[in-house]
Amino acid sequence: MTTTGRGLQVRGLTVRYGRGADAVTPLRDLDLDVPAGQFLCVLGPSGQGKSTLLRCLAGLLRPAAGSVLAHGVPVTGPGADRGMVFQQDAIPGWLRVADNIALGPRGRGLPESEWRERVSYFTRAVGLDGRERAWPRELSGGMRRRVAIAAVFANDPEFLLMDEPFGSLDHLTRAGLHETVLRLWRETEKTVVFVTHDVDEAIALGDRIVVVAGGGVRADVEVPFHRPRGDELRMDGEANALRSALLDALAPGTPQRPGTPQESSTSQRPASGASA
Ligand SMILES: Nc1ncnc2c1ncn2[C@@H]1O[C@H](COP(=O)(O)OP(=O)(O)OP(=O)(O)O)[C@@H](O)[C@H]1O
Repeated sequence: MTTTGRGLQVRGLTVRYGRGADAVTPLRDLDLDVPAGQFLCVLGPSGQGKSTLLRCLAGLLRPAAGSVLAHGVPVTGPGADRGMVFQQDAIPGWLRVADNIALGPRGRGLPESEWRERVSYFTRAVGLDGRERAWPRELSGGMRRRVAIAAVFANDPEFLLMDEPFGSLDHLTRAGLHETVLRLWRETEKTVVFVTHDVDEAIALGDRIVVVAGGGVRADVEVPFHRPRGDELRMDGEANALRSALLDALAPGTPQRPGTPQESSTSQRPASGASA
């Protein structure tokens, strides 16, 4: 894939929190290209700057040095072209499901017929039809995540920035949400940056996985498996090798790139098929 102006470009990104002896610099001179349409997973140990990177992409945080370009335009603050889904249940509890999903498109001034159509489409797409008038408190944690997913897609951003959105959910609920997000991503052709600390979640979802640690990109690999990537991937030799290499890259003290866990693969193969 080419990166000429499309997608996200991060150049020399340095972020510092605090001053003097208390200063923390989670990101130092980080470079990253995310081609348009890619599903990128950002993996990393706790406290190594994954959320910090995402906040810079969202324009919520001003770096000490470096830049972020979105489709070639410098990011200087939040924008409608970038939608975020946070770790926490961030949907407004005082709005019913449909009003939550309508919030973005209505706020952008879309004609009523259009935003209503969007609400109806994305409510169905995440499996919440029939629950349009429910309050968030009446929903399960997984359903509230579905509202957040529908709301961000309904707002039609170019880039979806997701910060461990399914971290608190059980395996089956998570798998269902993975399927939903991947389907919507395919339909809408968005660019996704998905932060997780879970290697299996990254392998299940990503076209590509970068490991962020030690201030920069410690590893950068393409995931060579066709979707859907079901539980059978857990038994797959190539997937296990990728999993081990990523776990090694997550371990403290692993050197920065070069030395990616595995050569990038350009051809995809079925998740469940044995290697020829
Ligand atoms: N607002 C802040 N003020 C001061 N330090 C911060 C702030 N936000 C993050 N940090 C520090 O920056 C470092 C990176 O934090 P960040 O949240 O980006 O890590 P992370 O990889 O997303 O972690 P986790 O997986 O635990 O969510 C940590 O040392 C954290 O304590």
